[in-house]
Amino acid sequence: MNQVLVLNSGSSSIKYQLLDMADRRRLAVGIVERIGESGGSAPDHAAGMRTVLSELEGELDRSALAAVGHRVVHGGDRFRGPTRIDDEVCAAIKELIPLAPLHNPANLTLIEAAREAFPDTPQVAVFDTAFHQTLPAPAYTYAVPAEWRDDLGVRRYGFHGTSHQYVSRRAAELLGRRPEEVNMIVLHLGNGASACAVRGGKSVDTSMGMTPLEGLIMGTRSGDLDPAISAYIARRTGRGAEETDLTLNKSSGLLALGGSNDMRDIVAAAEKGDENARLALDAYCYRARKYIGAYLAALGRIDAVVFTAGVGENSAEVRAGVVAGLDHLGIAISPKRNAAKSKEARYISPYWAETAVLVVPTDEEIEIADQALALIG
Ligand SMILES: Nc1ncnc2c1ncn2[C@@H]1O[C@H](COP(=O)(O)OP(=O)(O)O)[C@@H](O)[C@H]1O
Ligand SMILES: CC(=O)OP(=O)(O)O
Ligand SMILES: [Mg+2]
Repeated sequence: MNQVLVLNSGSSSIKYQLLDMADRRRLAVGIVERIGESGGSAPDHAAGMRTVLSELEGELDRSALAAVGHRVVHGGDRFRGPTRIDDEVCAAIKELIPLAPLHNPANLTLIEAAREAFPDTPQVAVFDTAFHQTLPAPAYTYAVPAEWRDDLGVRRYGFHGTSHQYVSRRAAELLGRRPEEVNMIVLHLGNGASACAVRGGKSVDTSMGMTPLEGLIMGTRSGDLDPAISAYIARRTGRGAEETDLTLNKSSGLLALGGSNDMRDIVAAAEKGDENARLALDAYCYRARKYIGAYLAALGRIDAVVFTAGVGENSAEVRAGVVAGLDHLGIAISPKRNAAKSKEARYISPYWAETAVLVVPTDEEIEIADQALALIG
């Protein structure tokens, strides 16, 4: 019994991995994409899950399956760690749907399908929000009326916690230090993107807020903006709150500024002289740099700045753009180290820099599998 199936469902995709935890080997890896879109391979997440199960046919040995680990995006302030799933936990995840309408319904559909497919296997939820439950009140509090905070759950929760947790631990290893000894700023730059201030292995601030919309510029999400903009757009155009929310989540960010949500397209176009793409790239890097400044102030002292996820791991241009001009703070990169292609965790700062700048590939799936196994013992 040493296999774990990890299901990581986004709003329009299901990523899965079957892992043999005895030797930490991937037995199967796959993705069902563009769920619900025309031309996509599955009309909804339930159908997507049937595709996953049929793809796993042959690889999956039910008698060896110790657990199914689920990524669940929103755990509110109720879930502080990995949690064995039962009817009550499902009900709680359902209650949190208003806080994560694009993510939690998909997570629940997968949980239900997996409970049905593997009724005798423990199912474990690993929440994006859990790692950020250590945020102190001044960091998670929005300055809004008590009724919003007390009755409606309005506060900063933070996301990508599983990635920030895994990456910050790996970064400490690379530094040759114990996690309790180091302060760092982790930049998870994927399709969604967030920054996290980590003090002694614990999250003390993060850029995503009540929902995954706040903070950095992302593929299709605006990140930070003046909260008055929604009402202004409503007054000027008659568009309702739902439509504006969808626009800010799905049609903003790099896509709105530079014409593509894929950073590879943006960098290529910017290098060819496309001014919109140049602005998208510069605004993206500038926003991330501002968060480095803010979290440096929050942490007081940092040992490392760490880049991870699709953009952070692969784009030397973005990494260089983000830390540009921070030499006076002891944060700099070596152009040669930054340009080197590698899939390994590595230093990209020059030998003389006071602060390490690292690239650490994230692995949310192995972290979910480890946490699931640790929980069920
Ligand atoms: N070589 C690269 N240069 C720039 N961006 C890249 C590169 N490779 C991948 N990416 C970016 O990584 C993003 C996906 O990151 P990932 O962490 O896999 O996202 P998610 O888990 O949210 O789907 C893509 O949108 C793409 O823009
Ligand atoms: C929570 C979140 O933003 O996740 P993703 O980056 O996978 O969209
Ligand atoms: Mg991701």
